[in-house]
Amino acid sequence: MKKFIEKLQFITHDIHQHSHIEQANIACSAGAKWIQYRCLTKNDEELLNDINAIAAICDDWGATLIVTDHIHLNGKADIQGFHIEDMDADFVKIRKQLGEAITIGGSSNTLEGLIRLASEGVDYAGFGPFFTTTTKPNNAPLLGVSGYEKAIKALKAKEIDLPVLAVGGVTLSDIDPLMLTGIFGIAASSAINQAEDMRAAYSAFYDSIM
Ligand SMILES: Cc1ncc(COP(=O)(O)OP(=O)(O)O)c(N)n1
Ligand SMILES: Cc1ncsc1CCOP(=O)(O)O
Ligand SMILES: [Mg+2]
Repeated sequence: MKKFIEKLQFITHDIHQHSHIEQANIACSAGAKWIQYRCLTKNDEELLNDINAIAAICDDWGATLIVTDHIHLNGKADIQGFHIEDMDADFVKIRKQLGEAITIGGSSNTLEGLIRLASEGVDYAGFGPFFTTTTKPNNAPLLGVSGYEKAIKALKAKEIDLPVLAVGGVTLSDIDPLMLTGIFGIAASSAINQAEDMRAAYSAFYDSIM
């Protein structure tokens, strides 16, 4: 089942400036249509409190809510999909568990990983890191613009149709060169939620990508 995937995906994060709920609220009020709730520090009750509040915000604004990992919460709140960060996860098994209607995203640091994700039926892939990021320090080599060019060319040559989003350290000025590589879109967290004016930062990202 082909899913609607948004070109600009906002990822919430544990930061001191704004709670996850505030981040979702500000992003949605600035036009965000895709919120990935990424919280790896709370228990299930706390997660569901956040998720229910964010689901209501997403519902008001017509945004898709994706939760990072925590697939055991499927069915416990109005969640449209899950982004699985475990690159070795068995996505065939996860698809069987979650069903066709749930959007499933995966992450990869390599072209080979993207090919595997596509073969296991994920709906989109975050491919990174583009550049350094403090959101989740990563030892994988930085892809830079050329890393996306090479990967997209290789996927096209193999006729693999997978929405690939650049992720990790993407800032506003990176959007044009990244989109020119043929990627589907951008997933971003810190450049938006750590900006002095989050709403303006989200709008600038949106204007640049569309
Ligand atoms: C859309 C999207 N892409 C990537 C991630 C993070 O995935 P992760 O596996 O943590 O990436 P690495 O830092 O390990 O490269 C995400 N949450 N959402
Ligand atoms: C690469 C990555 N790893 C976990 S979330 C994420 C994306 C957010 O990165 P950034 O905050 O640099 O946009
Ligand atoms: Mg990972």
